Parts: sequence; structure tokens; C-alpha cells
Amino acid sequence: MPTTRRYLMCPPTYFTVEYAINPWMDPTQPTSTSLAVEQWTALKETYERLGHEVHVIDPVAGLPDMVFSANSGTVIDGRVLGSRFRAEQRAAEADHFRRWFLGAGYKSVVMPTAVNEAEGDFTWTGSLLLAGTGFRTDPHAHSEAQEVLGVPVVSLQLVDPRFYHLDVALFMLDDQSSSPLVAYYPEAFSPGSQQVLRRLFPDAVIANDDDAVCLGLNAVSDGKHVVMPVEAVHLAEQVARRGFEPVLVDISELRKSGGGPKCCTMELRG
Ligand SMILES: CN(C)C(=N)NCCC[C@H](N)C(=O)O
Repeated sequence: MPTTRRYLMCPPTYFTVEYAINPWMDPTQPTSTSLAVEQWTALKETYERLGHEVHVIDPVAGLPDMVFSANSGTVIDGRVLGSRFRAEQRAAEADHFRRWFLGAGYKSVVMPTAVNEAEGDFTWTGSLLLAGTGFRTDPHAHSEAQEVLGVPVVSLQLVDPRFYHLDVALFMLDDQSSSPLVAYYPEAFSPGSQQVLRRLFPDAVIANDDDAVCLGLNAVSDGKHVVMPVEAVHLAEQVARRGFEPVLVDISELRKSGGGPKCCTMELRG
């Protein structure tokens, strides 16, 4: 069943690729800010058409990656754990989001002491917080998240630099039922973490290489509709076979910075 969600997004008004902090970014290749804005607007309108509430934070000049709002906060039951970026180029984003949360009336807003790229590396299953590490978020941020948010955390080790955040390797199809359904790309994880995922989610949708390299796992599900990159053809078929409805979006311009639909979408829970 779909449930209505609240999302926080940031328009890519100042989007460009002017530095390289992941293997997808090549500052020598041209980017189009107007195309990025067009694709982002279509994504936002897709959420609104599906009945979701979208809040928008003002973009800031000089912060070209601020469009990836999912990196700036993990919100569960109305408690906010902000972010602390690994790359200095993105460091200033964290405080803009902190101020947005306070302005929006959130009472519990905690900024992390360890490197923590928020929903980039944290995925809420409905009962557990899956937490990635290996490239960005520091393992200490996992225990910090457990303390601040008061939820059990399961650490997962990422091993392929192309899938530098958890949310380009795994997403929740259903976070509302007692047996949550997940989709993931096993090769992005260490052998031990693959075992953990098999134990936790024996019924998972398993993505293939083609799904993973178009950042197909950077998807957003409301329990029925799954907003995902248009190139993720095989994954969309798998998702449909499980009874979900793929909603395909073109987010190719933002992929030049290593992001997809989920990266542009922070969920405000509670
Ligand atoms: C899953 N999420 C939120 C992301 N993967 N975010 C994309 C961040 C892209 C940015 N150039 C960076 O490298 O930080």
C-alpha cells in the first residue's frame, strides 16, 4: 500500500561539476544547469502527482551539490541527525540544512561529530537503520546515529568506489510491513555484509550490473510507486513482478555528479 510521504528537496539552481569527489564526476565534461533544473522539476512534480508533500530549501551559490538533499539529514520520528561531510567542498551545506530544520520547527536537531553523509549512507527499514561505511560515512557515525535517533543500527561495508554511498547500492521497496522488502546490488558489499543482507532479507530483489551502473538503486518507494531512473529497465521489471509500480524519471544530468532520484530526496519522517 502506498503511504503519503514528506520530502525535502533543493533545486539545482547552482548545479555544475566543478570538482571530483566520486568516480562519476568529471569536471572536464560539460554540464547543463538548465537541463538539471528541468529534470529536478519533473522529479518534484512526479512526487506531487503521486500525492506526496514536497518542501523546498533555498539553494546556495557556490554549493553545486546541495541538490543532493538526502546527504544532509536523517529524520526518524521527528528527530533530526544532521550531517558532516567528508569533502570540504560540501561542508557548508550541513549548516544550511540545520537552519532549515530549526526554522521548520524541529525541536531535536543534533549535528554529528563523526563524518556522516545522512541518508546517503543511512536507510530506514521501518525498524532498523541500515548504515553504510567504506567511502564516506565514518563507522563512528553509526553508533552516534543509534544514540541520537534511538533506533537499532546495522553496519554494512561498501567495497566498490562507484557505489560510494549505501543509497546507490540498496533501497527499500516497502518500509511499512513487518517483513520489509529491499532491493540491493550484492557486489557493492563486502562478503560479510552480503551475508548479513541475505539473513535479514532472504526475499530481496537482487539487482544486476546494468541496474547498478545507471544508479538504478537510487530509487524512492512509497510502498507502491517506485520512482527510479529510466535506464534501470531490468530492475523496473523485477520491481513490477513484485507488485510495485515503477515510475521512471530521467535524471541523467544529475548523474554526472553521481546522484539519482533518491539523492535529491530527503524523507521527513514523523
Ligand atoms: C545517495 N546520495 C544522497 C548520494 N549519492 N548523493 C550524491 C552525492 C553526489 C556528490 N557529488 C558527492 O559526491 O557527494
